[in-house]
Amino acid sequence: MTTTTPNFLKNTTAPSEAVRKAIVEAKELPILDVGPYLAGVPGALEQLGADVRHIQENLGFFAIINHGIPQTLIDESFHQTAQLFEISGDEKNKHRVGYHHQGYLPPKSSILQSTAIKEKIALNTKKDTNSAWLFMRERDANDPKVKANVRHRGLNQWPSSLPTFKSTLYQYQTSMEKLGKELLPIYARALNLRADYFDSMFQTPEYYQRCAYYHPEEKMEEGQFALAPHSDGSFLTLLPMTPVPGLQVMTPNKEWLSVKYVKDALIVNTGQVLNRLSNDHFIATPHRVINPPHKRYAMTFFFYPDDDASVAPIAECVQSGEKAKYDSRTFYDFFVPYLDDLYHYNDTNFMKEVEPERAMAQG
Ligand SMILES: O=C(O)CCC(=O)C(=O)O
Ligand SMILES: [Fe+2]
Repeated sequence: MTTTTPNFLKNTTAPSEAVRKAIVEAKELPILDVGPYLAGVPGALEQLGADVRHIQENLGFFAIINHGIPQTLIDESFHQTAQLFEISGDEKNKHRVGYHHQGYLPPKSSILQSTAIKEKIALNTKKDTNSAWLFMRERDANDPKVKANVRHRGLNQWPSSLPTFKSTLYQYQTSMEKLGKELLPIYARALNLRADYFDSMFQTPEYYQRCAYYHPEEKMEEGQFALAPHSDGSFLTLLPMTPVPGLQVMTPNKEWLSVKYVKDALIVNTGQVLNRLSNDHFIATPHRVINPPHKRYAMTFFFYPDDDASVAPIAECVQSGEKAKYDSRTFYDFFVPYLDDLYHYNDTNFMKEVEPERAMAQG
């Protein structure tokens, strides 16, 4: 006789007072100490689950401390990221993004627009001023998806003139992937699912890492952003704090909360994958980056499930009286249209408008 463990397992712990207060005041991100949980302290998982549930149903953004990623690695990754944007224009342009969203995206070369945000805020029509270098999960030439030229599953373009960038950032990415996996039980318990619920969906999880440089512009157009309002596509996003301000998060009252620096903390938020899985109960919060006062860098780590994992609403998350609000599809079939809806550098008509010379050269 086989017995199966039920997926549903109610978390009866109440959210902590500090989290409730941070959500009511909506002036600063709630801060969660994940150290005791990572050290296996009894009860810590249930408490974090309750706190994350309350945060995800309201603000959708928080900060974690004692997350186990050495600050020296984060500092060195920031240092390398700053170098990345100093390499020659010729080299950067050789690595431009195209069929794969892997490589260099110059400043003011795309408009961040998305259906999800159009419904919540407005359609952005201005070019973002940031430049970025985009990486997906690291693969080698023998990887079947690389061989088959599967979109966004190609080889990363590492800058050859900066060899230390690859070694540092690869370590950064694998450390973030490990932390992402460690945080999964918290989301499971936040959704009243058994702690190991997500394990089978994250066997070879995908990730997307965005190294960005926000140049302080002297003149911004009306309605232009360093990074326009968007919601992430991720299951969860990890973002090391920078003391340079710029990030703003939409509160439940539709005001913009300017994120305050917390030393050695990581910002955590969730995106559309968890929004779908939770049947809209966990929000994918709109956020944006405004023109910074001086040079600003970001190393956003978007953490996703396996390409073939289902991102249909989880049956236990569809509450009584509700219908599943999203269709059943694999993560990969969600991800490619998500990126095409957000970035527009592959849209020829769009390119004609923003970069007529380049569009003409491409024919
Ligand atoms: O630069 C930041 O602080 C946020 C970046 C961001 O929202 C993103 O990369 O999706
Ligand atoms: Fe984001």
